[in-house]
Amino acid sequence: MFLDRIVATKKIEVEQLASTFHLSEAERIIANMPACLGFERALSTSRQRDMGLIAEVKKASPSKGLIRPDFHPVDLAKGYVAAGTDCISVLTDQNYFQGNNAYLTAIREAVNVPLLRKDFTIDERQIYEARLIGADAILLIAAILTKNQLGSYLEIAKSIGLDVLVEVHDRQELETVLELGTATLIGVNNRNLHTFETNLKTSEELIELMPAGVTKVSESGIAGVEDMTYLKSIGADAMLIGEYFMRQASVEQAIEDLLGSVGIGGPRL
Ligand SMILES: O=P(O)(O)OC[C@@H](O)[C@@H](O)c1c[nH]c2ccccc12
Repeated sequence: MFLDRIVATKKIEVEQLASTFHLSEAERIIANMPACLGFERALSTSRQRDMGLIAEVKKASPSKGLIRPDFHPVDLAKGYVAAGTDCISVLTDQNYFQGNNAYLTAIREAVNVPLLRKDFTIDERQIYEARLIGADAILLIAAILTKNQLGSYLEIAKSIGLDVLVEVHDRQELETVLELGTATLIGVNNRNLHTFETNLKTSEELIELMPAGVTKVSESGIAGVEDMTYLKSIGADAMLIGEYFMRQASVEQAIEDLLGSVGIGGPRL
């Protein structure tokens, strides 16, 4: 499975990170940093729309290869914000997604919406790193973490002001996450990790099992107004879209079209 390969590579990266990382120094710097922007809050209560949007800055992926050859992360982020996205997700994994920590930091300096650091977190040092490079939230993928890791990483993230999007792919992962009782923002990845295919029914199946009070996000394979309308009908609070925007000449126009479509652009019910 491709996740195993990514995790193997990530372990090597984390060893490198470990050789330069000092917890006390990280904590000292973080203590002097401005507070994070509320990622989860931007997707729920303070919003004006009835469907939250996380727009992703994504150059390439293992399943699709190069998605956007003419890739200018800061321009893309500015376009997303101008068109009214609530939050931005930035891929920082280099090996498989051609992302970079520097993209996130540059975007942080250019825009004022909450940023998700999209990477494969398998070690607590990466959580501090995310905060240091300018993230407001991190992703924790249930498929690659034990229940104990999930619990303790959630706690660490919160202790340094980061929100956490916990990603699940199936019922079992969701049950584990719900048992922890501390995840308030949960994303369903519609991509099957074995076949790479996306199926929005995965969101339908899992969102139904989430209690009230959880902010429910649908991720991957969302490609237009019809998909968004369907996700709204099954109770999703927000959606995470990458490839669909990356393939449009103007991401700004694409978001405007999506958010301005009938019944979505209006006030939250
Ligand atoms: O490009 P898409 O199909 O719109 O998907 C975006 C996002 O959901 C996807 O990039 C993603 C979801 N979970 C991940 C975990 C790691 C890397 C990437 C992802």
